[in-house]
Amino acid sequence: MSSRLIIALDFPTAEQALAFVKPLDPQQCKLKVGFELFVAAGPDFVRALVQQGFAVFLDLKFHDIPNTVASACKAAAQLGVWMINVHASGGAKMMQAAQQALQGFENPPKLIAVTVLTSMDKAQLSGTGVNADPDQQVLHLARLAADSGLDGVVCSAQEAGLLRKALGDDFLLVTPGIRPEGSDQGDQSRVMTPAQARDAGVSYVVVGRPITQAADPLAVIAQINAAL
Ligand SMILES: O=c1ccn([C@@H]2O[C@H](COP(=O)(O)O)[C@@H](O)[C@H]2O)c(=O)[nH]1
Repeated sequence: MSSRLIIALDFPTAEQALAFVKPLDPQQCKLKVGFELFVAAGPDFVRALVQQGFAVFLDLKFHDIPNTVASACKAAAQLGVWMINVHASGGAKMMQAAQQALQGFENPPKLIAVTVLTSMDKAQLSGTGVNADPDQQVLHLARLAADSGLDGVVCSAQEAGLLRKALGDDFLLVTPGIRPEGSDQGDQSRVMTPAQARDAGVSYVVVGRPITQAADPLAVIAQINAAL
């Protein structure tokens, strides 16, 4: 069975990212390319990872008017990536346009929506003018994403149980904010360990710094895979 671990390749250069990826096996993990690396290394770097056999989550979190997001999703899909995402707070019309833009592809990427960033707690969410508890806002946005035809959402593992009950077993729950026991929480607020995330019913965990900044990344990858 392929791994449920997605490693966030948050590196400043293609060289550093490639050196990190070199000892990895596509059966061990999927890879996530976000803003930092995409801006530095570009689409050719993403194509190279795909050619090496990695399932790539292109985490560019599109958030714009429907026409612009739809066009961006098409361009992303042309890279042959496994998964792409948009912000659910862009609204139903934007998500529907994104979903429709992928319909012509033989093997379209999974399309998921970011709900409430895992770095945000109730106070930060309230600072944006949303006075709901994070889990209720995540549920609201996840329902909107499901009704718009998306494959799943980005949420924290803390909301996974609630979303599984509400949206069923097939809806993808992709969860950053994963911290193995004893690792630094950093800027993440809504966190869980890999084992807690598994028990909560997540589909995939996203892990960056606890792996990329570890003295022995391969050992941490093996521990997380064993916990999943
Ligand atoms: O709500 C979100 C959405 C995306 N992310 C991304 O996941 C990784 C997490 O990295 P860590 O180093 O394990 O904190 C990072 O690329 C974020 O951009 C997220 O954390 N939360």
